[in-house]
Amino acid sequence: MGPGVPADVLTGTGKLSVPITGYYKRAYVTFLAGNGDYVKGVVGLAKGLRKTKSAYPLVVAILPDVPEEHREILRSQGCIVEEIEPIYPPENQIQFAMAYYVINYSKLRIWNFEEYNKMVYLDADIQVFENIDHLFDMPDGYFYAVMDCFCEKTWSHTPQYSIGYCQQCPDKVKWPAEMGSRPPFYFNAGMFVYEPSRLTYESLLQTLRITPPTPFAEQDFLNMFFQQTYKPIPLLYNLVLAMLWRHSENVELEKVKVVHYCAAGSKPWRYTGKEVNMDREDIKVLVKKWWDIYNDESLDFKAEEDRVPEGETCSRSPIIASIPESEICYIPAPSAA
Ligand SMILES: O=c1ccn([C@@H]2O[C@H](COP(=O)(O)OP(=O)(O)O)[C@@H](O)[C@H]2O)c(=O)[nH]1
Ligand SMILES: OC[C@H]1O[C@H](O[C@@H]2[C@@H](O)[C@H](O)[C@@H](O)[C@H](O)[C@@H]2O)[C@H](O)[C@@H](O)[C@H]1O
Ligand SMILES: [Mn+2]
Repeated sequence: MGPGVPADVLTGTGKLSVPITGYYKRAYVTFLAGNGDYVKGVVGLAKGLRKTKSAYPLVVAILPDVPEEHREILRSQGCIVEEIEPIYPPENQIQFAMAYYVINYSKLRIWNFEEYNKMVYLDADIQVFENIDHLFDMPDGYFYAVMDCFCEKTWSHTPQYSIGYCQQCPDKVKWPAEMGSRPPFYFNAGMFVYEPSRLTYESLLQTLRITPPTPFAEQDFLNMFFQQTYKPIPLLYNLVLAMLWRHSENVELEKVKVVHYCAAGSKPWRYTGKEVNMDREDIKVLVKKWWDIYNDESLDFKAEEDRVPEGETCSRSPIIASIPESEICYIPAPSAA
């Protein structure tokens, strides 16, 4: 008998007698809009996850404007392509978000992927260089993400930028008491661990309808919405490149598992090395690492070898996991119909 398994769930033959309902469906998910070159980012991400031997598939939430040719490329790389409808913020206020980011409100559709219990969202300009499947095992009920940095010019609209305050080094320039309480921890929305849920999805959309857009669009919105359940995780899970020149004391590059190519000029598939900071040796190394994976044909999806067998995108609930495989007889749960 497996350790800790209640005696009554095992038949006389020591086989499990109840349908296994404690399955946890898990997947990575990214977002793709337009007919431009971000599709290369998704292909790179799919190959990076394969190289790190992730046990879970990559779902790609695509807007209707993604061309069939790009959808086919993604399917040929083993991605699960899911078309979503765009989400636009309140019509008369759209100008308050940086135009480039308005399409990112559509990311909110990924809360509606209820066929999954837990998902790890990754921007298409992210690469995973070491296995991060363990993130799926973190306790439910929280929103996990890496803290952002306020030092880039993209933050010049904020009070923290104007006084030189950054959460990455809160003691360097202290938050002045006269400006009220210190801003709550703020995460970069290029990577996060979350639990899809219809209830949360509906609440997100209802709240969005009454929330004026702000410069960082859905990132600002998600930070406000999940403020009470947000738990910071180490920056090795989402290295925002600006950290290399803004807070190098916080970065141990050899330990970084996930790199986020979000600094201006750092998108590997568009890299010229001409923008500010793009001629740094560490940036050149990270861009080459991305290309090495993208160009590695051995990492291309091979239908037979790489298909994640049905049910394998689940991980068994802890109690089930404690029963040796040989002692489990899987019986189909009664159909919901
Ligand atoms: O033309 C675009 C722009 C953005 N994106 C998606 O939206 C995410 C957020 O945009 P981006 O990463 O460029 O923002 P940054 O993190 O650099 O601020 C991208 O990673 C993609 O997943 C896309 O698919 N097509
Ligand atoms: O739509 C708002 C965007 O916000 C974030 O962009 C970054 C980027 O703009 C950097 O240039 C900033 O310096 C950084 O702080 C900021 O978070 C996410 O990475 C992206 O996925 C998206 O959610
Ligand atoms: Mn990004």
